[in-house]
Amino acid sequence: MAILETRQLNKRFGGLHVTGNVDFALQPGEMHCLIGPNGAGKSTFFKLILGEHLSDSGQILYDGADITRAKPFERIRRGISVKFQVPGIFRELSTRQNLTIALQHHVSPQVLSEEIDRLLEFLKLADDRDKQAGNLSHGQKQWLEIGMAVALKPQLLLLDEPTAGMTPDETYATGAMLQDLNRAGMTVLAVEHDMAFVRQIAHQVTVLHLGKIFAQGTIDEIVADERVAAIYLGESDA
Ligand SMILES: Nc1ncnc2c1ncn2[C@@H]1O[C@H](COP(=O)(O)OP(=O)(O)OP(=O)(O)O)[C@@H](O)[C@H]1O
Repeated sequence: MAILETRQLNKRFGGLHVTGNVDFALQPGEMHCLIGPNGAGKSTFFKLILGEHLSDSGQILYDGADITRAKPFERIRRGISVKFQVPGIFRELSTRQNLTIALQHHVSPQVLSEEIDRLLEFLKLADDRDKQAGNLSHGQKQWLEIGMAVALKPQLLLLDEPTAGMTPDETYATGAMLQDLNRAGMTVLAVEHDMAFVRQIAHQVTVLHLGKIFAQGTIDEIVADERVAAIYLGESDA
């Protein structure tokens, strides 16, 4: 059974059909990337999954339950977590304090410190544990935010352009981190433009175009699909 499924999902903004009859299924343990030209409706689709927008029609199922109208916090409680593009970290606090906030109400005081150290190590932030988060590099801030998103060990992690603005080395390290999380059982759905990253992590790729699923397959199938190349070329003509 799919961990996440949308059935005939629709969202309009005025006359704009931003999500058009989207039937999408994500299998447990999958790493899946969502790509598509600017304005294709990727962010809107994410926000529908998270409950930040409500769909006009259609269904969203998570782990077999209908969450179409569920509040965002209910979806988080069910095991969905998200990392947005803009870091939501506390800039004035240290790296360690940020992770403490993410974890403190969810793990017992006896293991809190150990869990934080483990996360710091995993995020390659151990040497910067006491640095103000606002002074971390761009890539490190993104990792800290990934850490905060995965602190509660969600079943499904959504990432909106996780490697935007990163160097190629940071991008690769981010992919490796996500693969580690995936090996530990986390399902991953990422909106991403960086095709090297998509090639590194994605088992499956979905191309959105004009709010609809335009193509689906492995990265090799997508790259070889001339229709997909054409919609990206269309974008540069615009
Ligand atoms: N709240 C809103 N009200 C009105 N129109 C919106 C709203 N949110 C998004 N749109 C429009 O819906 C379309 C799809 O936007 P969306 O941000 O989902 O695309 P995207 O694929 O994520 O694009 P990008 O890659 O540029 O982030 C765009 O034309 C956008 O202007």
